[in-house]
Amino acid sequence: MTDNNKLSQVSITFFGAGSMAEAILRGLVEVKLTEPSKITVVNRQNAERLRGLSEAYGVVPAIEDNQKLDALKNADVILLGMKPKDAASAIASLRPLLRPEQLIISVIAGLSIATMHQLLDRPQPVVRTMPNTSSTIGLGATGISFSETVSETQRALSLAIFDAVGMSVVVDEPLIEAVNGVSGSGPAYIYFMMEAMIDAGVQLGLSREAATALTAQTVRGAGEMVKLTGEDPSELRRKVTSPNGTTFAALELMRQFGFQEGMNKAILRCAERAREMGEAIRAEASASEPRQ
Ligand SMILES: NC(=O)C1=CN([C@@H]2O[C@H](COP(=O)(O)OP(=O)(O)OC[C@H]3O[C@@H](n4cnc5c(N)ncnc54)[C@H](O)[C@@H]3O)[C@@H](O)[C@H]2O)C=CC1
Ligand SMILES: O=C(O)[C@@H]1CCC=N1
Repeated sequence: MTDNNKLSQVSITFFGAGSMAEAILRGLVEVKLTEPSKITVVNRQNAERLRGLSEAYGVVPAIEDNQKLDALKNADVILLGMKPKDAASAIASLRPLLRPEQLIISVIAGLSIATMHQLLDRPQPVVRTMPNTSSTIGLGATGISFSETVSETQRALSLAIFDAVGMSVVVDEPLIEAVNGVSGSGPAYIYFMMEAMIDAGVQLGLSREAATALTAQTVRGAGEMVKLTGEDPSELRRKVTSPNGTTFAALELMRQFGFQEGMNKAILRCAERAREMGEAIRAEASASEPRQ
């Protein structure tokens, strides 16, 4: 990697160019911290997808096999963006290509640093992250942890990438599953709640358009209230809830239907599922190791 590690000068290859990769690269391009010509996208097969990303954001598609190899060999940073089930074979395929100083950033749920090192057969600098799709609009929330081999410069670079598309929190690696439970999968919980709010609004007679606009602004406003006032959400909730009023009546029903317990169990299960998926990749890595 170059000495002068400004994000704009760093070449990044997205190895696996699906939804999460698009969220990050779109964010990076739109905040203008990275030249699109410094970003290359690689997929296993889907060339049409790569051409689409190139047309939309100006990034470079690597379609032929030699273009893919060059993109992976020459990048300062390789961002692993494939599904967990495809990770073991994809990472093992990097083994003969990598230079020791190339930085690997993974967004793959459950995949541990130790398994990445096992698959690469060397202690490559590896950053394990858990971002979310709100990176698309610069409002992502990402948990980040580093292997011991990541240099100070590479740490700063990784933080710059994720801070460019939102905010990031550095955590010890075992806590990445907790980040997965809270914010990695979190947008889906909020969308699920919003779907229910919109449907109820429509049931009560609002147009779907009005119900959607009111719901989106309510979620946005509530999030900003927590961030900008610094008040605890429970305190902010109390301020909405007049004694024996309308909110009180609604929250009573939510309690009866086990809302808090349901959310709690769901988030714990999400983190547990990440660990299960990570264990499946580790087992695949061990099974495919050459016998001594
Ligand atoms: N979607 C989300 O909200 C989040 C996803 N993640 C993680 O991001 C990763 C990707 O998820 P999505 O973007 O949703 O999946 P996706 O299915 O949209 O994208 C995966 C991409 O990887 C490509 N791919 C598969 N095998 C490959 C290989 N051997 N070489 C090169 N490319 C290959 C596929 O063609 C596809 O374009 C997953 O591991 C997931 O755990 C992490 C945080 C949030
Ligand atoms: O559902 C998943 O497995 C991925 C990881 C976090 C969000 N989506």
